[in-house]
Amino acid sequence: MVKKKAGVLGATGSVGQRFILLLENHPDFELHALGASSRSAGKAYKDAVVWKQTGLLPKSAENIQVEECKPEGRFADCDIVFSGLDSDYAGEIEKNFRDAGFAVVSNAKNYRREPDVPLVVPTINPEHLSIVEKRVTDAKAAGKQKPGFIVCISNCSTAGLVAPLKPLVDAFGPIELLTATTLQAISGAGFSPGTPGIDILDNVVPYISGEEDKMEWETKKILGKVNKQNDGFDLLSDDEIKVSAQCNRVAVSDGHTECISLKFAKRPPPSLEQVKQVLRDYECDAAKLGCYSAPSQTIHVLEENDRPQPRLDRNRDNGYGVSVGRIRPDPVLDYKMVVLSHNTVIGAAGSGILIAEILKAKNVI
Ligand SMILES: NC(=O)C1=CN([C@@H]2O[C@H](COP(=O)(O)OP(=O)(O)OC[C@H]3O[C@@H](n4cnc5c(N)ncnc54)[C@H](OP(=O)(O)O)[C@@H]3O)[C@@H](O)[C@H]2O)C=CC1
Ligand SMILES: N[C@@H](CC(=O)OP(=O)(O)O)C(=O)O
Repeated sequence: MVKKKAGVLGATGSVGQRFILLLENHPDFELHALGASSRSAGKAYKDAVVWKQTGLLPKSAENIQVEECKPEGRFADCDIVFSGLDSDYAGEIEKNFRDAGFAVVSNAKNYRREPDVPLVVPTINPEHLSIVEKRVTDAKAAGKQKPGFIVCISNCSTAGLVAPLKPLVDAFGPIELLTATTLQAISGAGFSPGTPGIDILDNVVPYISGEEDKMEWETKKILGKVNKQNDGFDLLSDDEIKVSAQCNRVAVSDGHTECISLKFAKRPPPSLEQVKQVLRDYECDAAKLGCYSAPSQTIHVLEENDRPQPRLDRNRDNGYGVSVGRIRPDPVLDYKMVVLSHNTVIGAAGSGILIAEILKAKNVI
């Protein structure tokens, strides 16, 4: 089978490097173009990047010449463009690619709140992709060129948060109240400049700019529904769910931990065993579609008292699975639990790849 050509914007960064690792030997996509700032453009990737992953830099990427982030050069041949761009620059660059007819899957925050841009965690709300599927199908039927589009991946902490929420809401109805306290890995802060060691060693930093607002807002879009016209989304209202997030940076390399408590609208609430069973039984649509990167177990329910832990549990299902442990009654709300998700896999680049696999399976790209 001919592989689709993939480009990576922001290829030298934390998310960009993860894209390159995940695209190595991928059955559907081959890495074709790499873009970064003018500081990196013109260099072979191995000379432009400061590689910080525990997996080795793939040989196939070493000598690709990094380009400026423009829809020309090697990017012109790409079927899909993944973006791990700094959000200060992502807005204009991603728009240029979309306007030039490219399918763009972005990790940046810039377009997440646009009414016609899907905000997708592929194991949780892939049905939100139907609005781009419709646009592409309508254009084909009218004999027009494929339109460009942007699909956004959620904030990395939001991705972990919504994983247990979606199956619970599907099974037991709305969650009225939700609190989340995060312990976020330093890879989430990116590499340019990144979190200085002196700030994080022997320390916890109780502030991550913009993060709490993103978790509180994005949850309402992801748990919302595609509208009747299939051209936008009906977000959950504040009356349907109240979310309160507190975000902290901790000295962990990869993997965001979140301590969450929730209250169902339904009275009496489901039993503890029902809650656990629904999480265990949840199978994502990407797995049903046979997507290569889909986790075999979307949510891993752990019973040990001291799990999940980032170092031990972040790579479950290659980082595409989310771990949920310590599920227990909450004396204030109904239940509390600890969620762990890999911030650069299911929280970023991995989600991008899985979204692309779904789009390919549905002939959108
Ligand atoms: N890290 C994470 O866990 C997550 C990150 N995100 C989002 O993904 C995006 C990337 O984050 P992250 O990888 O952490 O960031 P990094 O700081 O590690 O990487 C930023 C990338 O953007 C490139 N860049 C910077 N300036 C320009 C420019 N003027 N033109 C073109 N490219 C430029 C850099 O290239 P160069 O090396 O040449 O400077 C680099 O490749 C951000 O928008 C972030 O908010 C989303 C979810 C999770
Ligand atoms: N802010 C997240 C990573 C990130 O960049 O998120 P966003 O894509 O929403 O800006 C973290 O610090 O872990």
